[in-house]
Amino acid sequence: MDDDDYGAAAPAPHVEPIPQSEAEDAVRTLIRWAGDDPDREGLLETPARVARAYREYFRGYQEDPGVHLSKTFGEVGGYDEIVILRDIPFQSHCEHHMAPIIGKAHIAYLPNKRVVGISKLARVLQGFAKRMQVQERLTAEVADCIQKHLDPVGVAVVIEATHACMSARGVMTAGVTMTTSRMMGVFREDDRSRKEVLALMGKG
Ligand SMILES: Nc1nc2c(ncn2[C@@H]2O[C@H](COP(=O)(O)OP(=O)(O)OP(=O)(O)O)[C@@H](O)[C@H]2O)c(=O)[nH]1
Ligand SMILES: [Zn+2]
Repeated sequence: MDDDDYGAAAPAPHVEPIPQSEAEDAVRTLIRWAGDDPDREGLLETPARVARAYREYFRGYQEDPGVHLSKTFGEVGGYDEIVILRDIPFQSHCEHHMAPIIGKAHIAYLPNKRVVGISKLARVLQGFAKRMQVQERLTAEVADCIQKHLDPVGVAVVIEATHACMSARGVMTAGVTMTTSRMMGVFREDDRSRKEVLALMGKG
């Protein structure tokens, strides 16, 4: 895998109209494969529950996160400093093991005359998080989406997360935090602006 694979945009969401019964059959197969009996009482409803849970985990495929940034506000009294949301919690799933990625994101931008409702930044994050991800691409997608829709002077996204595929399986190493960042515009080009935004994020 070369470096670009992590930074590249994910393919356009493509939700195939697969009936839930097919997903439930797949879960039944997994249960049998794991060594248990999907027909025993305690597991009877499990395939339907798992299918519903997957719909939740991956609901980001059903939306275009950019739509949340279509409404902006211009009457902000000439405000021209950094806007930052710190410690936004999120849950995602790694695309390698479909194991949970649990973390928090810090999202900042320097507005270009117009601002967006702050909840919308969290909605953009959730829209991309509720897909199969690698943390690098999640970080890049959130930043790119804000850049594309708001055309701000700068965007900075920092994500800190733990990966259950490292803690609950495989290398079995708990307590590790992965940090990724994407700086665009003035935060990429100007050292002082970059330092300022990182300080505001508590990372300076
Ligand atoms: N860079 C990056 N790696 C990730 C992320 N999520 C999971 N991984 C890693 O993806 C890698 C997949 O490696 P593979 O060797 O193909 O899979 P594996 O045999 O299950 O690897 P192990 O986890 O080492 O057992 C592992 O090293 C994971 O830790 C992520 O968001 N970013
Ligand atoms: Zn993984």
